[in-house]
Amino acid sequence: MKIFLINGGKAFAHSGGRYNDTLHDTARGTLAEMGHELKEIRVDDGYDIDEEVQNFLWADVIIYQMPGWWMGAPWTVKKYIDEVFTAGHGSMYANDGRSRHDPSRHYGSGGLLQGRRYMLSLTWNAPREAFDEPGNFFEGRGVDAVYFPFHKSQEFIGLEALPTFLANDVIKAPDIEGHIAAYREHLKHIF
Ligand SMILES: Cc1cc2nc3c(=O)[nH]c(=O)nc-3n(C[C@H](O)[C@H](O)[C@H](O)COP(=O)(O)OP(=O)(O)OC[C@H]3O[C@@H](n4cnc5c(N)ncnc54)[C@H](O)[C@@H]3O)c2cc1C
Repeated sequence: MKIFLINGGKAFAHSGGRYNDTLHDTARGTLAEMGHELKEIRVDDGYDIDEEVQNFLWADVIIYQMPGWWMGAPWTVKKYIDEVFTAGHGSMYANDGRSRHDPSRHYGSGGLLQGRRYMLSLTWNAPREAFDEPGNFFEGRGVDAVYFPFHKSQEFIGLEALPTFLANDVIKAPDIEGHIAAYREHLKHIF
């Protein structure tokens, strides 16, 4: 399988970017061992927008590794998506999906990457129960509800979600060895 690894780690304020670099390396190592063909990019190191469009067209699966910043993706990853997806008009998506002649064609159905998939691997300081426990911060809605607009941006270009990997408590109680082991299991289970 052709897998494109996007590392959205960045050193900023109290984030060092190292947890994300380490999980990105874990994905590279694990998936290479399994015989997958890989391409990768570290967003914060810079990129060529047209090459990134080609990477999306090349891949069967895209993996986003990124920290939770203010309840979602870091601005660097949002900027990357704004730039790359916009340049992908005509190759990654045709249009917004609607048709004057066919009212059954809904908004968001114009993606051209059908049959391909993506996965989120996320690091958060928030503990697991903040996402999953009713009455806690995210009202029991779970991590994928927190990333609803992000998921929709991927669906817009035709991609289908794979199960999300979430590393919690990465500042207050970092357990990098435990998260590496859990992420390897997650990847082996999915791929
Ligand atoms: C602007 C901003 C907004 C934020 N918003 C939120 C938010 O809304 N919700 C939330 O929960 N969190 C939030 N955070 C926290 C953020 O999610 C974490 O800082 C981030 O996930 C940590 O990832 P990192 O790669 O930067 O880790 P790092 O800062 O590099 O590492 C975290 C800890 O793990 C240790 N570590 C990392 N890698 C290794 C390794 N290989 N071996 C041994 N130890 C290691 C580091 O020494 C450090 O103690 C925010 C942070 C910022 C900067």
